[in-house]
Amino acid sequence: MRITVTGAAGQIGYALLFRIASGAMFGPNTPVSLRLLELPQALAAAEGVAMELDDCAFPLLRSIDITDDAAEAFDRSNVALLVGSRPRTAGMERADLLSANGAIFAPQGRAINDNAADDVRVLVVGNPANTNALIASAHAPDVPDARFTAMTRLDHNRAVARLAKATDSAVASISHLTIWGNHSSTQYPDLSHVLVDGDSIDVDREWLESDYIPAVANRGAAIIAARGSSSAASAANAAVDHMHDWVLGTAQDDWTSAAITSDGSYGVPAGLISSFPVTSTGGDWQIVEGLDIDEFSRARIDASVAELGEERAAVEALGLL
Ligand SMILES: NC(=O)c1ccc[n+]([C@@H]2O[C@H](COP(=O)([O-])OP(=O)(O)OC[C@H]3O[C@@H](n4cnc5c(N)ncnc54)[C@H](O)[C@@H]3O)[C@@H](O)[C@H]2O)c1
Ligand SMILES: O=C(O)C[C@H](O)C(=O)O
Repeated sequence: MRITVTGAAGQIGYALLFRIASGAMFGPNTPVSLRLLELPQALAAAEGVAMELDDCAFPLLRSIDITDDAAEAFDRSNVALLVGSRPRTAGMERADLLSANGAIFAPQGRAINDNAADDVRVLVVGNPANTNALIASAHAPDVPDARFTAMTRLDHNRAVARLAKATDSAVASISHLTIWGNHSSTQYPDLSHVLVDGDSIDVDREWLESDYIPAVANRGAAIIAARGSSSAASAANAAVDHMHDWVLGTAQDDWTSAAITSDGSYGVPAGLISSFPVTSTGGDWQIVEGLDIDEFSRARIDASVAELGEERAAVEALGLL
């Protein structure tokens, strides 16, 4: 498996590469070759990470290549993990952020289109993840839209862990939870279909609205406040989970959450990259269809999807789509 990681010398890269090389992403029988894409000024740091990877003597790790050239980095890639992006800095407007990221994700989309393997699967982690994925996909016309995804698995995992604590149950006993919409504070963690140990639960509306939903949706900001920098190990872990489930399949009798290109399901405009309840079989994500969406959920899904629509309009106006 040829795996390209962008932003490889960053915080998430440092947590992610060792998990991939250990076999956590694709299992103990799949050798991996890593391609690290970095900015020229971070190549030396990437070399240091590669030295540490060597020093782990991972049996599955076949090779490590480091480059600042996207065509080289994505050459025959089966998996592209787009982590490097331009973070928001003080005083930066959303349009500035989208424009700065357009300058990264448009060329990377083209490089994937022109160089990656026919089966390439792309996960965008770098924020704003959904819209960065949309930009990359728009610049890769020969790669099916279904191969471009954005990460909401960290939100999903956070939501599962918080519910497990609130219900005093094991993480493994929670199933059928969904993150809808954007990987932002408008996301909607939906407990309507959740089962705990196979049984549905009564959810207190006041707790849901004033505690649970805002805590999950703002967890990223809480980590930044506590750690002084954004989630790294948990983000890397979520990327491992996302790719593992995409390629090897989701657990039976459950679903997970991933941001994938909408086919119009659940009223999400076709073409937006939005988080849905999904399963994966045969290496393809499928949206779980036919769920009842009550009025409470409808309003929250619509609000997050409206934000995605605004981001799409903003990047369209910038000529990035
Ligand atoms: N989707 C999620 O759930 C989630 C969770 C946590 C963090 N994030 C996002 O992930 C991104 C990375 O986070 P981090 O903590 O690793 O940041 P970081 O600043 O530690 O590392 C980013 C790295 O990307 C590199 N980079 C920047 N532009 C690049 C380009 N064009 N090509 C290649 N490399 C490039 C930088 O040199 C840097 O080494 C951020 O946008 C962060 O907001 C997303
Ligand atoms: O919230 C952030 O800005 C960082 C990241 O997207 C996260 O969810 O931890």
